[in-house]
Amino acid sequence: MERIVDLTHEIDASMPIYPGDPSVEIKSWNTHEKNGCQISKILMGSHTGTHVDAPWHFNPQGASLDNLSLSRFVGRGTLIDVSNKGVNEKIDTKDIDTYQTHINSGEFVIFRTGWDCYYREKMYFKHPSLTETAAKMLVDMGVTLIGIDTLSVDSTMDKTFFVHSILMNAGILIVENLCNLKEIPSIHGMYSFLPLKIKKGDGSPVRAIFFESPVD
Ligand SMILES: Nc1ccccc1C(=O)C[C@H](N)C(=O)O
Repeated sequence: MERIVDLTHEIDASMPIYPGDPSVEIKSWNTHEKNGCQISKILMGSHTGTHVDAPWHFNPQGASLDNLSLSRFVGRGTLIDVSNKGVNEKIDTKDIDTYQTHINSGEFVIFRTGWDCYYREKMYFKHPSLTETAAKMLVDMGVTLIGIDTLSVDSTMDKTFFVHSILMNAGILIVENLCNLKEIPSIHGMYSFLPLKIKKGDGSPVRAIFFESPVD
């Protein structure tokens, strides 16, 4: 049996919100007492919590979620440990260099900063982020999805979106607000980030998971 590692933050009303996005509201619509069954009304932005960005998020010509094959969200990836990075620090090409032999064209790259430990603190917004040259390097390597355990691949302090644009112009998917990456036992392995099938979707919450293969 394969063990599944859950890389997803819980969805609730107190989760961190990207500046300017709607806050999360979860209300009972029907209740057991009044209606004989429980139904909730959920209001949240499409880029809140553990979620995937479709290229259409920043690229007007980019694909929306309903136009992407499911095979784009499930696949093998390389986990890059950048947990040495501090406040607002940059993840650059030299951080990727040492993993070159593991990274294959057509696969995913996942960055572990360890910033998920600040999820409910102000510090969460001062996260490490990629440089434009690192983003271009990943494009050149033929990577198809970038994951990270921070609020964004770009700096949230700078309010620029160069990394988003570089990746999305190359059709690369982005998964943000991952967690628990320290539980992943191998540099290379199988991930799944399936989104909801939202018509013209620019992004969607995902249940992010890693499949741990048995040793024997
Ligand atoms: N909500 C936004 C509003 C304006 C500009 C960017 C965002 C983002 O969501 C960026 C985020 N890091 C993302 O790609 O999902």
